[in-house]
Amino acid sequence: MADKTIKGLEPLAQTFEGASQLRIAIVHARWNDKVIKALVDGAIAALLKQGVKEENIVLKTVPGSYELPFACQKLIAGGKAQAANAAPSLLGGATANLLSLVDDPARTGTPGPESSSTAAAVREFDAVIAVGVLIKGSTMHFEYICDAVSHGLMRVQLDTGTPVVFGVLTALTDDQALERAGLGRGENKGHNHGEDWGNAAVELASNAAQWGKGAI
Ligand SMILES: Nc1c(NC[C@H](O)[C@H](O)[C@H](O)CO)[nH]c(=O)[nH]c1=O
Ligand SMILES: CC(=O)[C@@H](O)COP(=O)(O)O
Repeated sequence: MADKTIKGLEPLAQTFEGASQLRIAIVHARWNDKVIKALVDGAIAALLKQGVKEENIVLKTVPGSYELPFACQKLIAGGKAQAANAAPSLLGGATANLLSLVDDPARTGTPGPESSSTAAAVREFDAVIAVGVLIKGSTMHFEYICDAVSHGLMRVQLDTGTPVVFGVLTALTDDQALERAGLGRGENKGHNHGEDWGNAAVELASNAAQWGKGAI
């Protein structure tokens, strides 16, 4: 029988050797929080599975998706500033271990990424995952935010040279959103796209580091 669909992402067989050195930020909106939480947990699980260290995952929140591009831009700039301030000669370079300077007190229940008491790598972010859940309402608000956020996040990654993963669901119904977080209410729970975003962050961060220095 023919496959029901040809859609889907072909997973890479390869693992990324340098994953344990990567520093990844996840910035998530708090609108539609049930779905957000599942997506963020999925992204974190994938990062850990790829070998990213818990203490090198930074979690931040913003109110809504509209705030994501601005927050990503500021975090990327802040990460570069932290790395530059980490006095390379005394502390062993931009990957020196120092007490982490950032944390996310708003979030609980996720397996311990970066608290202020763990030693985390102070280096610029290798990738940022922007997570939001937009669900169509009755006005044009949805269309404006979807358009602004998608273009904004693309601009941030091209302007900064740091990969920004588009972890934003643009759903027409609650069920569409739930199914894309593995929380479907029907027989099919759906697939948690957060996992794909974690994997995309590691792939992009690893390849960008290599390609950027001419190792192609
Ligand atoms: N309706 C949704 C929003 N709306 C809020 C905006 O993103 C923004 O925070 C506000 O306009 C202030 O600038 N955000 C979502 O992430 N998801 C929604 O469904
Ligand atoms: C995504 C939105 O902007 C949204 O859910 C707003 O709903 P409404 O258009 O009914 O105000």
